[in-house]
Amino acid sequence: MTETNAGSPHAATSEAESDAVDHSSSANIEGSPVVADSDPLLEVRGLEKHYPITRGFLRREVGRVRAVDGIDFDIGRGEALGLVGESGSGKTTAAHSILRLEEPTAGEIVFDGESVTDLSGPNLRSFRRRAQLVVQDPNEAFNPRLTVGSAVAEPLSLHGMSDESRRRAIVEDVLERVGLSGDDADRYPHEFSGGEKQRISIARALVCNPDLIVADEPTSALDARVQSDVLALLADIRREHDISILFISHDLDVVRLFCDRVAVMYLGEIVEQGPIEDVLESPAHPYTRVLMNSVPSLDPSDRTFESPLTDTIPDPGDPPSGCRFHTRCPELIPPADLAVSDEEWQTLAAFRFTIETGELPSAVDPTTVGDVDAATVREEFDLPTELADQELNRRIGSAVEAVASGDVETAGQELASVLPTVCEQVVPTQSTHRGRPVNCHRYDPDREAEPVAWRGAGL
Ligand SMILES: Nc1ncnc2c1ncn2[C@@H]1O[C@H](COP(=O)(O)OP(=O)(O)OP(=O)(O)O)[C@@H](O)[C@H]1O
Repeated sequence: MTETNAGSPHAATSEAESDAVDHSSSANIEGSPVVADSDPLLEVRGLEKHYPITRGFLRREVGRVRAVDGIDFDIGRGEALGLVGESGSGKTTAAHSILRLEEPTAGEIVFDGESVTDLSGPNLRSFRRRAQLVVQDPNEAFNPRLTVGSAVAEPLSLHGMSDESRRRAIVEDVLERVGLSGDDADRYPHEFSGGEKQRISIARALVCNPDLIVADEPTSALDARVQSDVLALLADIRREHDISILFISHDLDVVRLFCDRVAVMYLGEIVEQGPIEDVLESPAHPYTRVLMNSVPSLDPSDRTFESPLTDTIPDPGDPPSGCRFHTRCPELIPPADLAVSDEEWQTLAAFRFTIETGELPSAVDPTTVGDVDAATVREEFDLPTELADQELNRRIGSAVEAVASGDVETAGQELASVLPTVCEQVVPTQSTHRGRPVNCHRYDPDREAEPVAWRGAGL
């Protein structure tokens, strides 16, 4: 990357221009980013974004996709916060709602001490200048008919800079700062590789001297070598200009390299957040451990975490009751009076929630294989042949028979009544684990549930 614009040629002439071009004003070239928890740049409180599900000619609302369902977090000045979660957890919707690219359903967004929730007109434009988005696929970010220079200059024009030669000087400067050449301004997007196009996206975000960049999976469309170049560029820019970054990713490994803190999202909610090293060293929420399990390189002490009970992610239009992760949670809390081992409980719970998804493994799906017998069902789900509790044994047996006969609904009802869990009945309130907020019944002092999988793992 080239040197920064210390001594940049930009000298503002109007208020709008001053806002747009004073690239050196917040630079912190030597220092590392300062996290100012007491005076965050961005505060997000109770943010919700629901999409109506409509039916019929009159488009009557019959439900809502709860894409973001009441999330809270702060980003300090110069801080990078990672927002992680599987596909569909609501990360992009959260980002767009924060930037007011989509109207939030509820909640408050405070930026640099001012609420932006109700901003409009020039005030909204000013906020958008200070908070920029870099999207995942740089191919989608550019009009193929516009030169790179015009694309990068667009935000300057939008924010009131009319002097063409000044715009050109700024564009050339910012292109050099992202490792390209000033002459690249005259070329077209298709002349650049994916990594270069992402640099141009970053240049366009930088041109208005933002305080916050929301980077939505900025490297996941790029090949591995280019990914690390683009990450290094973002890290340099952040350090040199003390820019805060909301870094969205499904990849905890990338977040570890880049972020100070992380918030973990599942089905529209944040289940855990904290300093990145603490969360990775001692992940509190079972969902965080499941995510870590999918990234072997993240586990410095070779701990192995468990897999989810099922891979089926529930529909955010009909999220599970209680804790939303309960249908997949390998740490599901058993009823106090159930006389089974930890291992038996997990197997039974996996059986129950796989049946509830309605997606039977093909080996026991009568529509695929015809006749199925009870032994095949037990084998497929690794079910114990004999449980100590006779009544439990009988009822599991009848659920197995129901599955074998293709009556998944009856099997599901039987399993739900014999294998209840507090996790499906009660929404967990926020607890604290090692000073970090976490939403899981395991940490509720009233329940005194012992963690299972990570027991003895020193977490
Ligand atoms: N305009 C929309 N109308 C209805 N549902 C939507 C809309 N946009 C997103 N959703 C739904 O909201 C949920 C969250 O989507 P979102 O794209 O925010 O998740 P994500 O975590 O960013 O996923 P990905 O990593 O795949 O981008 C998904 O179930 C998605 O289908």
